[in-house]
Amino acid sequence: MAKSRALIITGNGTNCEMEAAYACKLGGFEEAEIAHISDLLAGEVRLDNFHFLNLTGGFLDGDDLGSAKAQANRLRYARVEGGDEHLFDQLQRFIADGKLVLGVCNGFQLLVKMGLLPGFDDKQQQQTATLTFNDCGRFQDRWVYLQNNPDSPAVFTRGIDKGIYLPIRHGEGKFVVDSPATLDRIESGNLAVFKYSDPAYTTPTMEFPLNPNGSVHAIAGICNDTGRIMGLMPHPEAFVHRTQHPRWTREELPADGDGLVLFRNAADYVKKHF
Ligand SMILES: NC(=O)CC[C@H](N)C(=O)O
Repeated sequence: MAKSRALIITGNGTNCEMEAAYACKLGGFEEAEIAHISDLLAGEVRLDNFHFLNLTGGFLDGDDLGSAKAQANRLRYARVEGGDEHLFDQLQRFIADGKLVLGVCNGFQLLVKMGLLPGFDDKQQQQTATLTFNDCGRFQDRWVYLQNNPDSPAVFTRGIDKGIYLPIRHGEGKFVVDSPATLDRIESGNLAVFKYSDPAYTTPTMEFPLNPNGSVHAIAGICNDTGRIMGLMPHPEAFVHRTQHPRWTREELPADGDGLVLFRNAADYVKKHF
């Protein structure tokens, strides 16, 4: 088997690449490389050499034009130097090869604005949803309870029982869709992987601050219908160890943080399939 290799894209305002790379290693990837977007556009780093693409959180292009919008256009339309290929061609090949993509926060916004999420029939390319300003009108920096959908096809969430607890930090986290039909397809395909919920993970909620942004159907994260592309607003890479929990000195907690399972599942999947 080839070495399991994760790629974390940085540049233009991302700020979670080191944590994401650390989470990939801790989850079991043999290599986790942080590469600048310019190196991909220069053709010096190629997606083909990796199995797991991480699009991390941050403030791409300063959130100008709406979070991640400029980078979405860059990734869709920019040509890789020294050839005929667009970066998006590489990305589509990466997806067609059965590899994994995880977008966290700004990375989730990027996947949605590129039209890769929600992804139906494995080939969705038109943007059918967005992540817009939180209903409360303010940046939210808090921890949230996420109810897991056990019937979702997401490869990242296998083995999660009722839900997980993760931090969020965003101003544009409200998930909205273009039509009731899109929402129907998300719900009927069990693509809404995580929903903001009560602390017991029993009921999705629209109530602030449990639902920090007013997302439709309390959606916090979705996947495509193969389960290999997933995006979520909360940060799994920011809770991989118990000492990252806000009450770790006062509560009995397991050694692993709730977010680690996503990276572990990704590493297991890659080791099994490549
Ligand atoms: N933490 C993040 O990735 C933030 C995403 C985006 N800049 C927002 O504020 O919504």
